[in-house]
Amino acid sequence: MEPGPPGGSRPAERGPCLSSPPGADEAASASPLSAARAEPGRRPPAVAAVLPAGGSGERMGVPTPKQFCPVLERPLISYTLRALERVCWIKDIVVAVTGENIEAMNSIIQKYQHKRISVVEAGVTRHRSIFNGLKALAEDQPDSKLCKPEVVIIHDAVRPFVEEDVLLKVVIAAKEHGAAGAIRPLVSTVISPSADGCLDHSLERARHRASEMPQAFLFDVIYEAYQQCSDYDLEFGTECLQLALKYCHTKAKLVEGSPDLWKVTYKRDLYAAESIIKERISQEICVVMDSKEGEEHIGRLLEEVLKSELNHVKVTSGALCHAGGDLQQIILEQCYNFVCVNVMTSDFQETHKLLTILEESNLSILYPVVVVSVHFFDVKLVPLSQKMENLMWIRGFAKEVRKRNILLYGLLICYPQDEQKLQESLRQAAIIIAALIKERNSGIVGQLLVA
Ligand SMILES: Nc1ccn([C@@H]2O[C@H](COP(=O)(O)OP(=O)(O)OP(=O)(O)O)[C@@H](O)[C@H]2O)c(=O)n1
Ligand SMILES: O=P(O)(O)OC[C@@H](O)[C@@H](O)[C@@H](O)CO
Repeated sequence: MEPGPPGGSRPAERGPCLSSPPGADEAASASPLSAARAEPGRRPPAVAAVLPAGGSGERMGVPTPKQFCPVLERPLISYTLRALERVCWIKDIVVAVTGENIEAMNSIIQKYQHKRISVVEAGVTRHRSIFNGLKALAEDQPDSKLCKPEVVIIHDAVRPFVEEDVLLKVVIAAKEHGAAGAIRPLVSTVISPSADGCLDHSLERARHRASEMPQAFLFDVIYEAYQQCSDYDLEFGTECLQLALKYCHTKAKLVEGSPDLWKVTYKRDLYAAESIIKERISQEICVVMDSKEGEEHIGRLLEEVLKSELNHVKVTSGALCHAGGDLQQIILEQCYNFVCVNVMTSDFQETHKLLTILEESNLSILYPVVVVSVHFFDVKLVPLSQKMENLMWIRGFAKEVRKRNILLYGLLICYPQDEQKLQESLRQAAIIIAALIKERNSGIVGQLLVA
């Protein structure tokens, strides 16, 4: 139980509170949201989300509030917005930011093409920020373009790794129980210190859980709770589920969440978030075949070696010919790593064509796209001066496309070689390509590496 106001008293009741969520009985038979959508005539609940993003991030220890700190050169909050936007049944997303950050927030929405986002002013505490978000959704706000949802999700803006399944679980549970929240096993044991700073008692870890986000509520339940909330709770409270219990006698359903629901709080969490994002966008490579007659087989060889060397990575291939038709599909499927194969040519036409397609696709708005321009060249035919010229070209071009968040690297592979030597070169190339994709090191773009 959250501590009551010290010596204070609970404010006079401001009207009856819901003793049980509305329609709890028929809600009990509520089928999953997605199924409800499928059942003819059944109305899935209108769902909105409130993202408190008005904190200062003191524990992060940097001047920029952590929700705006860059991860792979993109603000952390943009990843959370993207995660919620991907869920088509969340109709409105309300973000609460401080007045001084409203302009920055609107710029992020515009730059990363976020949709269905409304921005409200945050409060001086997280609960007050959430309350401001709820007020924006309540119908009793003049000229609001938002409509009151049946269920509202509350999710910290600094928890970027939220998936649709846990959102669906808490929404369905909230529709049935009035409130629901994600929980995780405790990692450390919780202890209660005595006044003299010694151990008073410890809680049995197995019988307790950590309260995480997302949480979801019948809108009327949580809005009523915030309206009845004491100033003490608004000032010092940290748990929305507790407000629903304390002021609306609504016992939240607890939903087991995944390990990725953690909140970015300290600087180490930013590094962890970057590693997770890099890992997720490195799961697929597209080998773009040389479209010249008779040269495709070498691209196939490289594709096979990549598949065998990088067994956790999905390797697909596409051809640039037919105006990149099959490539468009791969880009649409959000592949962020391309290996462009050029055989016995020192020009970069194929790579140039690929980069143009990528730039036109806007694929790199959200995540850095890696392009490795691989050149199989005959060391006896290509003089050093030519290789230096290539190096200058790729450096210049890499600098250009870097502005579009495309990281271009060059890789030279001697060719032809006897079968064994070629296989070894291809294996080395696969290792180099994997490292470039995993690290996405913008410091070495434009370099010509040799396998
Ligand atoms: N007045 C506040 C304080 C916090 N939050 C938001 O609530 C979420 C979780 O809070 P927390 O992790 O504590 O963020 P900060 O308060 O920024 O962190 P710190 O306590 O380290 O300052 C964050 O998205 C934060 O932006 C908010 O909307 N309004
Ligand atoms: O206390 P903080 O503001 O860091 O975190 C706020 C919430 O995320 C935290 O209280 C969760 O346990 C969910 O209630």
